[in-house]
Amino acid sequence: MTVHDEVRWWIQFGRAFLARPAALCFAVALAWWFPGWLLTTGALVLAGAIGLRLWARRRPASYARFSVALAARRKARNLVRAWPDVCASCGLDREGACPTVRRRRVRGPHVELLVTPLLGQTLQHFAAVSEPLRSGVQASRLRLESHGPRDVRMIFTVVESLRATFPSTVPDEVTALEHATLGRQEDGRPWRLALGPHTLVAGSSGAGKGSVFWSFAVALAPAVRAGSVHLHGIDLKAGMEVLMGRGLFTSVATDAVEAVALLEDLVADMQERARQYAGTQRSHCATTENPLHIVMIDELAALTAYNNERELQRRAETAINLLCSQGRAPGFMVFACLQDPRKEVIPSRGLFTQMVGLRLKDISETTMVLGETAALTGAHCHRIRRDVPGTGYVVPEDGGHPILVRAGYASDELIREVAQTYAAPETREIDVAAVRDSLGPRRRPRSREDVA
Ligand SMILES: Nc1ncnc2c1ncn2[C@@H]1O[C@H](COP(=O)(O)OP(=O)(O)OP(=O)(O)O)[C@@H](O)[C@H]1O
Repeated sequence: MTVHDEVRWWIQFGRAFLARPAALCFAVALAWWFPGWLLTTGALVLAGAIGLRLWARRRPASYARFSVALAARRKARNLVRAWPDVCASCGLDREGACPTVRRRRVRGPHVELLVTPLLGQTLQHFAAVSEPLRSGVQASRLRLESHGPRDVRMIFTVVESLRATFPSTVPDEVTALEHATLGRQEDGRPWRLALGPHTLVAGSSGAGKGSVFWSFAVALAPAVRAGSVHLHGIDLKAGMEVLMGRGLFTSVATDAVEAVALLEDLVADMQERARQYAGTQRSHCATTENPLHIVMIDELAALTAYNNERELQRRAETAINLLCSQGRAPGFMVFACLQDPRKEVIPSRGLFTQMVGLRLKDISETTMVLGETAALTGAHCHRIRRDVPGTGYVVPEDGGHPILVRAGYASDELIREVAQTYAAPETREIDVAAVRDSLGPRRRPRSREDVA
């Protein structure tokens, strides 16, 4: 945390304290009753502030949950107070009566109102004025659902809980390889990405794909060092991104020939393992003898669409399709980042079963990545602001409503340090000879040795 962040935190804390009448009354009461009031009050305020600060530093996730819940409760009270005026300004009132708030519930950064509409009003009446309703109560998002035959449930997001940057973290030990913790959800809980499903991270330039990529690698660092996870990096920008944390990767491909050789090698390994498992085992459990192989691709389109050597493009695509369609059971996973999610750029988009939608250009891109239902039920990737990179939407595994998440920030220093401390125990050379020979001399791209 920089000095600037620190000062800003104390200013915010001071403002929050002064804005709470209960806290002020408490301080005044103490000052009134206790002898030596100045000292006592000062000491208590200081102790409280230090306690909060320590809590925020030591347990940032639980502190974030607490402060979000506190802010949401305050906003919920204001929201209910302002409800009749908001209804009137949105045309939802009639003869002085407005839809009745039957229940108010605060859940993380959301305030949920269960409302009984006036006779003749339906969910559509509320949907038609959802934007004025949202801005009227100063919420950043509003989701509407019908509840029973008549009532409407309104879920307002009243606190922007993911604005502050936080670092990516390495888990203390090798955990069960079911999830990787990449950052936080907007309710303050950890954002866990399932291991197994093939993952596609889509986001415009500067959306923060790098932080999702590295938070994922960093979250697996202890398993990499233990040898139960092998990461294979593909970065056709000459390795600019992946080579920063070279130590974490068992193999790294930085040009198209290497990428195809690596992918085809992994397909062969996958098929060999599937043959071994045939008739005896239907799912994979990662061990050092049989590690989970994860192919991490920095920009998928560079491999499948922007390559001017068609044969390499076709072979890369075939290998990725094979890994995505058959890899899960024998323990092979693809984790790819992508700027442009159109079908002509990534024809096999449907084979990726876990999507992360960061900031995207428009609603059509959001629909391409997360699906129409998610776009209609609150995944607004196209509305994510530029100043919160690493923020995006995911659809939970159980298929519930989309959740806003933010990845931790992995600085260059952190990546280098983690790559050094948790280096993979073995590396694998990529044998490009077969791929180069199969291309023939005319179509063979120049290798680095040729260039030299
Ligand atoms: N989670 C994060 N928290 C804070 N800052 C972040 C986070 N993720 C990324 N950034 C910052 O945002 C900027 C853009 O991030 P990044 O390079 O990862 O985007 P990108 O989607 O990979 O862009 P491109 O596709 O152009 O490479 C960088 O300056 C980075 O430091």
